[in-house]
Amino acid sequence: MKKSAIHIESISKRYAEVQALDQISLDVEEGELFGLIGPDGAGKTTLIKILVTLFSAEDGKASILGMDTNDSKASIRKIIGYMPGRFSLYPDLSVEENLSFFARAFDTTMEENYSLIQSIYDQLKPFKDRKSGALSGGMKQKLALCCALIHRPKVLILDEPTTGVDAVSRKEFWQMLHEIKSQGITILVSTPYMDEANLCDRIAFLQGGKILSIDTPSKITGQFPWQLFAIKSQKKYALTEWLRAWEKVSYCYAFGEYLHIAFSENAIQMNEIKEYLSAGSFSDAEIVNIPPTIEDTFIYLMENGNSR
Ligand SMILES: Nc1ncnc2c1ncn2[C@@H]1O[C@H](COP(=O)(O)OP(=O)(O)OP(=O)(O)O)[C@@H](O)[C@H]1O
Repeated sequence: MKKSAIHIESISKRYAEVQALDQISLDVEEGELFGLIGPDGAGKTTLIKILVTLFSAEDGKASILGMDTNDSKASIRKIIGYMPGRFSLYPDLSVEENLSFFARAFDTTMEENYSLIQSIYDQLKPFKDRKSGALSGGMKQKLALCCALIHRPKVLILDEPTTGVDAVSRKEFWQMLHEIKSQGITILVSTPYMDEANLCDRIAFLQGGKILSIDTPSKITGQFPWQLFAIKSQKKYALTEWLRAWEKVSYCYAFGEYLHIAFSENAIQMNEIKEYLSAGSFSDAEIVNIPPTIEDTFIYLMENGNSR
């Protein structure tokens, strides 16, 4: 078995009335790209702040490369790279000044670890004299990533790095994460975007401060227990109501222009579905059998209270 780079054991954290984290346990293996996936308010930022030693947990313990997050704060900060959710750079400093500042703060130089950031920094070079506050969203993320990597951390922890970033920049960002992983750096990344789960080696689904499931994306989707169908009709809203009224339907959610539906009886025949659609005057509806997506599985696990 591979060694744990991040070990989290029964961590809980409460803010007044809110139980932000409730007995969270997980391990991220060395060299892994691990995703913490969950909607807003799931507890991702709270867990990350405990790992990067900004918060303490009330119960439980966590360690990074064997160092306890309560007892070894200074040592942990030297070996992690942290990219917080909010833009964390100095907006009045240029791209280059920000990077040199972070390098100096970690007692290194831009040159020393340049090979690690080169492919990312090459894209920023044309703007190296621009104040970082005046960069586009995607460029700001790239600079923040370079700053988090400049001291060649062993573990990189990123809190929702792609939130609010356009689709092309998101895709590029994930390519960069895969390049960084290939250099042997362990990565923990949080995201509310379910589609990004497929880009991780393993993921943990977080909801309401609890873990719903931890596994590889393909094993996670394997937990969806029913045959799934995608249905499209011009009358999408009326169709949703009609299908939700059918007692055999155990799952019915909108995904773009499609409805994803599943039945409590797995042996349901296509003919029976078509007959029900005709009875509701939805003969125009197109219906196909599809594999479950990560989002389908998340909704299923959330509704069925399958927390670990
Ligand atoms: N300082 C705080 N005081 C009170 N409640 C808080 C505080 N910070 C977070 N919370 C609450 O704790 C829960 C978990 O928040 P957290 O920020 O960790 O979630 P998240 O998954 O990172 O979501 P988001 O992307 O919205 O930050 C939420 O219900 C949030 O409202």
